[in-house]
Amino acid sequence: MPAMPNSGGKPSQSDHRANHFIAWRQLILQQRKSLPIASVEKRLVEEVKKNDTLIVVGETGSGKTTQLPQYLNIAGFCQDNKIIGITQPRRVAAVTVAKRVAEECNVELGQKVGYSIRFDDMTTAATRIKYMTDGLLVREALLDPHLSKYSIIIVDEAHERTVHTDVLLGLLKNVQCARSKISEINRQIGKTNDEKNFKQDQSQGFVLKPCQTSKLAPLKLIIMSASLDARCFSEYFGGAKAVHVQGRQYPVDILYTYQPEPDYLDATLIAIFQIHLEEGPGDILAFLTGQEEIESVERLVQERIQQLPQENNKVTTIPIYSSLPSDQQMNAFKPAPSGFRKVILATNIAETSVTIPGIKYVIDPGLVKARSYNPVTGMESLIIIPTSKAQALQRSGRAGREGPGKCFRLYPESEFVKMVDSTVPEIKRCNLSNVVLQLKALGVDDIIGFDFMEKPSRMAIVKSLEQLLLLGALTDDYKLSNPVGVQMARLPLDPMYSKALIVANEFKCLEEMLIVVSMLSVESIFYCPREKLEEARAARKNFSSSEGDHITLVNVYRAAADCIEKGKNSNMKEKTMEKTLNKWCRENFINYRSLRHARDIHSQIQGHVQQMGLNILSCGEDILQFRRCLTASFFLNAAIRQPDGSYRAMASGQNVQIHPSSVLFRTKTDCIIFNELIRTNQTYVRNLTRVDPLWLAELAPQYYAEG
Ligand SMILES: Nc1ncnc2c1ncn2[C@@H]1O[C@H](COP(=O)(O)OP(=O)(O)OP(=O)(O)O)[C@@H](O)[C@H]1O
Repeated sequence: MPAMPNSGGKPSQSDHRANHFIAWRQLILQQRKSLPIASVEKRLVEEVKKNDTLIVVGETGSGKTTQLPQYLNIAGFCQDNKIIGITQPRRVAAVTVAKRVAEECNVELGQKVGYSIRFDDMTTAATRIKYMTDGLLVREALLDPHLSKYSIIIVDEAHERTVHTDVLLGLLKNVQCARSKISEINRQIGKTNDEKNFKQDQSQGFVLKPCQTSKLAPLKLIIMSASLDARCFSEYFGGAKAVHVQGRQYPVDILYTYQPEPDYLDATLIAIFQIHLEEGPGDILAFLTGQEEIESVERLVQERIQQLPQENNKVTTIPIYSSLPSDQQMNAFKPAPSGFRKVILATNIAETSVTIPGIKYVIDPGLVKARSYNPVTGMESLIIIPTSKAQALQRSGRAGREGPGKCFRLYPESEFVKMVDSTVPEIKRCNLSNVVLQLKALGVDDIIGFDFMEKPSRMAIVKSLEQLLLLGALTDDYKLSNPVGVQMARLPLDPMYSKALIVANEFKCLEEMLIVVSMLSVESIFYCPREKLEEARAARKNFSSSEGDHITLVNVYRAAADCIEKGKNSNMKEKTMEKTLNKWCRENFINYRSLRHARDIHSQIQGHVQQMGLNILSCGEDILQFRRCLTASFFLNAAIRQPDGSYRAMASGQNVQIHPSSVLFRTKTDCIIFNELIRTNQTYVRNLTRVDPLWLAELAPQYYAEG
């Protein structure tokens, strides 16, 4: 507790601080009380008490995510050291909401209120309200199948229907059912014991001890969103009750364009400057589809700001996308420097749950990059598609959280009317290998019979089972193999990458594969501005390997590591070293943010493989050995050159071209292994290495020998 103001005399500095603190606490209290959800606190708590599963629908910003867990905590749902868990589809939401709630509760983050996301756990034994990603809770279920620490699980933003949300919903349904049965059995045993004790008590006269009944209470589930089709969730949960929280905190004006915009990037740019020059104060949040787009718009905004007169050029741009390191993502949540307008360029990472302080204007071009999967070819790719109505609603909901806001939709209203209500669940449009592997590790053997809210196609499930079988993660009778399958399930990576690390251990080139997997896990390591194309190409030549992109990536990573090593040897401070690395990246046309992220991922996966007892050895100059290892790992992604110069992907039979960004573009090589498929007007492959076609049958006989 801060010191109270002293009586009489001039107020001291600590008095000022105390007054400031008290005013700030009062403000937070007032804000909380004014949220629409506050008026239905009692009713919500009663409904949770009465129902095992509850669906809560309420406008964006009405207070669901931040308030409901606090109400339930006060109502006693954390007794016996139980935890209220709230899942979010995205890491950034889990972190920022936990910070806010800790602030509201006036506790240190990680104590009563905490968060847990992959590779970052901010909880302690004292944590009672825990925000986390849905994927993390699925992983927790591997270790604690009954999720016994939790009294309530709230699945927030369920409308997003990410793969993890859908797997989690099925899993939670099973856990809820199992816990209800256990608690019923415990209750029965308890009753019998009570009767026995009572009889003994009467006959022998000793004191009745309270018997320990139902330690594992039934699990309460709450499914929550602003834009849920409550009916379908209710049906899935056996007619669960739905509660609607009415009202929103501040109005948001929605504005549409008269005509469709032919170039949405240009339209976004125009909208940013129009708002900046014509609207009142307030920060801007613009939604784009990916890192490359964000970076190019960021450059253009910065260029145009330079051309504005001095009184108008106080604009700062901040990018936020999922592969940006967490500390850099948090920059979006910091206030702009005094007198500056903040322009945040975001992917749909900032679409749900988050409150970004200062945002008054939202620009929504109405597009999103989404996964798309073709179960016939087994190929997954990313495509840009129109958002759903639910997404448009969420985006506009990012304004109007601290005051009235405006949302500029860069499409006509007639387009909005045509949008689908909600996005096709991701589980229906992605490769399911990871889902299947996780479910197998959770002991779910019958994947086709698993109670998904919406079943993925049988073909997609069968294809994933086949793929896992070929990767050696499953035995011939489709059980998780040991140790390979078990190890693969433990690694937080795509199964093909997990397997590559295990294979590389055998080929004694795990050091190189660890680098490759980390570099492939981030978007665009190379940075190629249009106006400096030649310079960028020349710089890339310093790292290029004639064998392909994988070794080129290893060369980049090692050159950056050398630069850091030199800094360390000359006793550079952390900050100076980062600056030096940033400069090195600029000189070499390497994307600094991506490289930093790759280095983070590298150190995290390194920890995992060390724990698994794998040996991080290097193949040194023996590049042939490494190429053979790539073949043994990514044999499902092999392509053979055709007489017309194109390539035929072996697994899918698809015709593909080498992407112009590859070091092997325009070279003639008989056979390649690739890691990425890109669909634009053509189908391209990216991140490839040349291999000997004879290695396929030798190193992947399970797939190629008989053909
Ligand atoms: N970090 C923050 N800083 C300032 N205000 C915040 C912050 N987080 C939340 N708030 C305030 O609390 C309100 C409720 O936020 P909350 O996330 O609980 O709403 P919600 O109903 O879950 O919204 P959504 O459906 O958009 O996730 C916000 O509108 C905002 O006024």
